Amino acid sequence: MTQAPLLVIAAGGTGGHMFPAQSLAEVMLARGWRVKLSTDDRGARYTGAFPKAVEIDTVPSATFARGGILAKALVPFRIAGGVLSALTKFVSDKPAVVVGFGGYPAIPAVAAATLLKLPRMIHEQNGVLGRVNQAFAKRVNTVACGTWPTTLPQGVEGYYVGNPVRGAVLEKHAAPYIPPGDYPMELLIVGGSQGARILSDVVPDAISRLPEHMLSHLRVSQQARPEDLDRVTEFYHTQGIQADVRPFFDDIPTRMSEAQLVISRSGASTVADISVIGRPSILIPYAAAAGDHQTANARGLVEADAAVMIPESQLTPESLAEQIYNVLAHPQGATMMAHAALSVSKPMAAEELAALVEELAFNKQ
Ligand SMILES: CC(=O)N[C@H]1[C@@H](OP(=O)(O)OP(=O)(O)OC[C@H]2O[C@@H](n3ccc(=O)[nH]c3=O)[C@H](O)[C@@H]2O)O[C@H](CO)[C@@H](O)[C@@H]1O
Repeated sequence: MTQAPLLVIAAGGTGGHMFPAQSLAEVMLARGWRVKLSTDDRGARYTGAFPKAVEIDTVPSATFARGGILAKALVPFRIAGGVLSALTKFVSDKPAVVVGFGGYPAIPAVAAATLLKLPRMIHEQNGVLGRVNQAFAKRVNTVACGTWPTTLPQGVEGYYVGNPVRGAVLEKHAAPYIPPGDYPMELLIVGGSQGARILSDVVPDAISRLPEHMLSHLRVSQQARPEDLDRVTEFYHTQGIQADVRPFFDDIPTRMSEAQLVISRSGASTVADISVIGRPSILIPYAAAAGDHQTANARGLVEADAAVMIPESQLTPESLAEQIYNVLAHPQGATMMAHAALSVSKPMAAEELAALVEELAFNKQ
């Protein structure tokens, strides 16, 4: 009996990097493939939600972005060790395709696939290539993009597949939108997988400036970093605003589908979730993101008139209150924003990515 082909997914890091990798793993298993995840020690801690059928290969990797002088001096040796370890594994495993999702934990597997000339591709979630994907873009067979347009090196052609979202998000694809009105309204505030302090600083104050008739109908779900939890909860309480404040919501797809408006960072997965579910949003890109990629991520929704973008430099309680009011006071406009978000969504991203993987495995070898 011939064995099912093996896909090696090289990824690491937190939610934004791991969710798309996880979606691809789920789809490839459903298509009868075997799947291994190649990551480093740190990445291995975030693999809890991966299907149990995915074997985890831990290989050493390292980054120059963290650690002291000694740790930095050891980076090339750790990476070389990781590449050697991935090479050894690949010689016996013979993967049909290797897909890198960016980030330094992806380096050993993608480098080993390059050295062995295995069919290989990268998927970039953001509108600007990350450093690791930048280094490999010209050395892989295919560059798949989660955001469009994505700035690519000269001569490199990208395939726009979108960012795969979790199954729970897909279940809420195009969930009917109830426009804002004189009944309970939900406001969802998310700051990416780690939360964002600036949203705790500005959003509660902005909401408290809305007119009383609007406030009395509002229910807020706000993600706040653990250290901000008490002050945000306390603020809403003293203002008499109904609010559920937590460091992480496990039921974002449900909350987002019930929201009249989402206020958020523009991390790649959050933007994909908002588009696939189809909700109006106010996006505040993380200004310090590498290459300003969160501004690039927000562009698709903003240009489709599905979202309003407020740069951090212009974010004040007053400017935000005005934008929140504009959406909640105009049900028709809000509904158009929700539809516009859907119009730029890529609900089949994982399937499109899977199709590229199979094309590489079966047509180009
Ligand atoms: C601060 C930072 O550098 N963030 C980067 C990180 O994203 P980061 O992981 O911060 O954020 P993303 O928006 O990409 O993903 C967050 C995911 O977590 C979910 N969620 C969030 C909050 C919550 O309470 N519950 C929950 O389930 C969101 O719905 C989303 O699906 O990697 C992304 C992909 O390279 C980049 O685009 C981001 O710029």
